[in-house]
Amino acid sequence: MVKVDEQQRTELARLIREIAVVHGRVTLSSGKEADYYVDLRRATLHHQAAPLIGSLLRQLTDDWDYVAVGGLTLGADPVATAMMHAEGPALDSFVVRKSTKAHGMQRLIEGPGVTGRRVLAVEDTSTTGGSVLTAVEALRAADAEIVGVATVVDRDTGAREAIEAAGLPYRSLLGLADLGLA
Ligand SMILES: O=P(O)(O)OC[C@H]1O[C@H](OP(=O)(O)OP(=O)(O)O)[C@H](O)[C@@H]1O
Ligand SMILES: O=C(O)c1cc(=O)[nH]c(=O)[nH]1
Repeated sequence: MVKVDEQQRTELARLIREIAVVHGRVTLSSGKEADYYVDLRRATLHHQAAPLIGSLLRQLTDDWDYVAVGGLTLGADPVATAMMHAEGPALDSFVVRKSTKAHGMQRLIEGPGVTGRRVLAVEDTSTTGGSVLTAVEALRAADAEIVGVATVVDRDTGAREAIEAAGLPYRSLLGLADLGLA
């Protein structure tokens, strides 16, 4: 079982509760409705929370061997950048676009390149897992070797099952109980 620094994890949970948990009726990316939203961008783009996210996700995936990290834009982007800048072995990042760029290099996956490389797919919040699985599909089409999926907050609404059904291991840093939402 991989261990992360509990003091850092507790501090991140406290910050996310304070700055990113929003109560109220909301429509989610999947079209489903919910009574709360974890607006993770408020944390992944926060000066104190972002370095914690980078460090903790590296710790959470310490036993996985990968050289690049990224996921579907926009939620995954600051997560991957935080990991790239966190202490540890050299790590590239990449961005999977929602559609191929129509001009320039016309790429779907931006960055130094993922073909034939071991990569980690990340996400800020996982609800159905649909977004990160879109990234997984693009990475597989590009012949990247995906070692697993990691997310900051898991809402416990089927993402794990969907990702594992796609043949990938899945880990999350924080769950609903950590955020006072269980
Ligand atoms: O597990 P899922 O059901 O896919 O839901 C989670 C996704 O929803 C949010 O992104 P959103 O679709 O709102 O788009 P954005 O990243 O462009 O803000 C979030 O950043 C995740 O990517
Ligand atoms: O499912 C989503 O769209 C979603 C849920 C959530 O809590 N946070 C988020 O950014 N997206």
